[in-house]
Parts: sequence; structure tokens; C-alpha cells
Amino acid sequence: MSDVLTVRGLSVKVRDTTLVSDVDLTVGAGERVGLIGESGSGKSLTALSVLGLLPEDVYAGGSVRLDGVDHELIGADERRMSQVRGRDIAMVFQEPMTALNPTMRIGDQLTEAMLIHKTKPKSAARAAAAELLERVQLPADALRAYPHQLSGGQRQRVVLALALANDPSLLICDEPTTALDVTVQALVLDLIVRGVMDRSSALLFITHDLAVVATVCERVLVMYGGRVVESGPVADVFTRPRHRYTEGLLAASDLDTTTRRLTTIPGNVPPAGKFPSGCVFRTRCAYATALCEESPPWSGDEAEGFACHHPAGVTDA
Ligand SMILES: Nc1ncnc2c1ncn2[C@@H]1O[C@H](COP(=O)(O)OP(=O)(O)OP(=O)(O)O)[C@@H](O)[C@H]1O
Repeated sequence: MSDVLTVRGLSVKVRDTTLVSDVDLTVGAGERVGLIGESGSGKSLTALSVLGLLPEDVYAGGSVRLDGVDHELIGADERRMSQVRGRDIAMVFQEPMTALNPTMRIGDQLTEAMLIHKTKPKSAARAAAAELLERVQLPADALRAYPHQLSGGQRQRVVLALALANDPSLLICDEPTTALDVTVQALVLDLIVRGVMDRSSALLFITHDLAVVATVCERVLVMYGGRVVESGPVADVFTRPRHRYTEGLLAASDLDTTTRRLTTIPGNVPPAGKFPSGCVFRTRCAYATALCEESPPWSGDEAEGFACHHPAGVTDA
């Protein structure tokens, strides 16, 4: 697997204070990587450095390279970064209204995203916008709606459609479901995973919610005090953490590592005896629900013929 994103020795400083130190991070093509850590650990600054969106007076050092982009992203000028953002790297943040233009209809915003980056001719952009909305399960008349006419969950789905409009090689999500009602969180997570899988895009997913990482990601990096303190496959890090801080995070989370069950995902109720015998999560996780709805994994023999698509893998320790 080739690497889409390669971050080396990233540091972020404000005046004399170092906020992020020596972060190394890679995301492979089509890989889904979680970035976790408590509030203030440096997750967002790491993502903003990749996007070239750090606040004024905050500076990044080190190297950020993106496959297919022939220049270094750290220190690149705004003209170059605005060509990369929205085309090669797209993002979904917590609050959808920050990404939407309140005075423009949704259809026009989607069309504009494709025309600005010249990824679709004008004649095809409108139909592509309609298809993007359909993919995030919004009705066709949402094309003519203004953002304020939609619910929070619908707006975040529009933001996801916008982010995916140009088939980015990397999607960065920073707490994309934190502000949403719990009932729509699973749907938005599902759409994110489907969206990146359909395009073979890589995903960097920032959250403080370990259950969400276990649901969405294959690999995870743990940040503490501006540094990456641990990384590895989700199933390894969550079941056999090596760093004391990760142990603490797991202990404080809703991930019950004793029974290894995810307890926070809506609809996460295991039909008795219907989970695969090797599954470390031993439960009906949202990921399986999302990808296996056409042929529910819980039917048939629990151990044989089961195709679990959980990205964290299902082999027990
Ligand atoms: N513009 C700024 N000026 C000074 N310090 C900042 C600035 N932005 C962020 N910080 C500090 O940098 C540290 C890392 O912030 P960051 O937003 O990356 O954390 P985070 O892990 O994303 O937290 P959260 O989960 O709360 O979003 C924090 O201590 C924060 O207070």
C-alpha cells in the first residue's frame, strides 16, 4: 500500500511555546486512521497543519507530503494550498455551518466545488451534485434548499457530499459527529466510511470517542501532550495498550475492555449467540450493521460463513 499522507517531524509552535512535537504520521491509500487523545493533546493542530489552516501566529515546522502533490505542504503559500484543499485533501469539521455558505443554495455550493477545481465540466456538474446528495441519502429537493432549511445532521451530510465532490485522495474528519444527535451519528459515520471506501480515499479521523474509532478505523494513533505516544492496529492498541496513557483513556471510555464490547453505538445490541466466535468486540457493531445490512452477518452459523468487515479485524487475542 502506497502512502497518501506522510508527516515527518511535525512541530507546531505559538511564540515560544511548543504545542505539537515531532509527530510522524502516515496514512496509506484507502486506509482509515484514527487520531485520539484528550482535549488539548494536539489532534486538531496536527490536522490543521496538514490542511495549511493554522490560526495566525501559530506556526508549523517539519514536513507534510501528499501523494500526487509535487510540493511540500508546510510553508506552501495560500494559492497552492487552496488548489490542494477541496481537491486532494477534503475536510469535515464538527460544525457544518462553518463549511457552508448560508446565502447559497446547496446545489450551487456543490456545483461550485467541482467547477472551482475543474474536476467536472459545467454540463455535468449539476447531475453530479444530485448524485452526491443521493449518496448521502438526501432528497433531490435539497439541491434547492439553503443551509438553514436543513437539520444539523442533514447539513453535515451536505458537508460530506461537498468534501467528497472531487474524489479527494485524503479525507480529514475532526469530530464530525460530536455535535449531532446520537440517532444520526451512526448514519453519518456510515456515510463517511462508505464515501471513502467507494473512492478508495484515505481517511484521517479525529475523535475523543474510542468506540467510534473502533467502528470506523483500521489503525489508530494516540496523542498526549502534543506527541504521538502509541500507534498500531485498532484491535492491538485497544486490547493490549502499551502506554499508560492509552490504558487510562481506555479505562475512562465506554469501551469495555473486559468484555471488549462497544457500548455506545446506537443499535448496538448483540442478538444472543449471533456474533462471530473470533470477534474481539463480540457485539453487533455499527460498522457491521452498516456494511452488512443486505446480508446480516448474524444470520446463519455464528462461526462459519461469516464475512465481518470490521476494519479492526475480528481475531481474538
Ligand atoms: N491559536 C492558539 N494559540 C495558542 N494555543 C493554542 C492555539 N490553538 C490551540 N492551542 C493549544 O494547543 C493545544 C492543542 O490544541 P488542539 O486544538 O490541537 O487540541 P485537541 O487535541 O484537538 O483538543 P480538542 O479535542 O479539545 O479539540 C491546546 O493546549 C490548545 O490550548
